[in-house]
Amino acid sequence: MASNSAEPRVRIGIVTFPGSLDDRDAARAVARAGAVPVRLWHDEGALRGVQAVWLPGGFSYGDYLRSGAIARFSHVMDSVADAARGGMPVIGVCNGFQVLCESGLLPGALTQNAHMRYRNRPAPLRVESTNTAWTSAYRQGAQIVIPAKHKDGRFQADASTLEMLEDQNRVVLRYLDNPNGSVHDIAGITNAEGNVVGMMPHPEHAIDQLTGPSTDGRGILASVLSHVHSGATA
Ligand SMILES: NC(=O)CC[C@H](N)C(=O)O
Repeated sequence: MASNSAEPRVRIGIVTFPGSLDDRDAARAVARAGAVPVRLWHDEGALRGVQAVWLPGGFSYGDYLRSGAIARFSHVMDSVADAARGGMPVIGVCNGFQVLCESGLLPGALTQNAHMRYRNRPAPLRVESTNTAWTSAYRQGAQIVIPAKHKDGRFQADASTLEMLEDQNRVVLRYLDNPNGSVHDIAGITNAEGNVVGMMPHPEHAIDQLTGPSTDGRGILASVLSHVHSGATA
């Protein structure tokens, strides 16, 4: 839903960790969607009045120990976790997804790609659930293309967690051409409430017809703007 000029524009926080890479593109995507990107620094606790949070891709803390394992201890993550538990929409893209899993805000883990190489290419996906703050603008079952670029994108979880994710319709995006060996072709999942979503592909790199490969990433921001405008996070 386009933002109504009578309403204040939605403020979306974008966290920068040391080693974040895609924070600038995320901010650009947020601005292009008509919202206000609010840059949040990793060692600040204040969320500065944002109504949603985007944890961007990259190599936080150099991916030392494990991707996302150090970022989860940053000051900002205490505030993000509190906000997420209070219902605020939070999305983690790629390294951000890794941070969400390491934080325990999402179940499972992202491990090294099965082929053990970094891979960067457009990923065909199916939208499995539109029942989240970040995917409601898509059509259930829609096939979309969003770039994926990572070395640690292989989603894994134990059998009972996988069963729970499937039973509760919490697999949000599935690869049509699994690029990394993720179990059940999982490219994105949500928490039980649907406000926290993690996804390996990068919607902020699929908003511009000129650069391609699609504009399918725009639906992520359209969804969260509609969610915030509907007052669902009040
Ligand atoms: N593009 C990214 O966010 C990379 C994420 C992560 N550090 C990996 O290589 O798996």
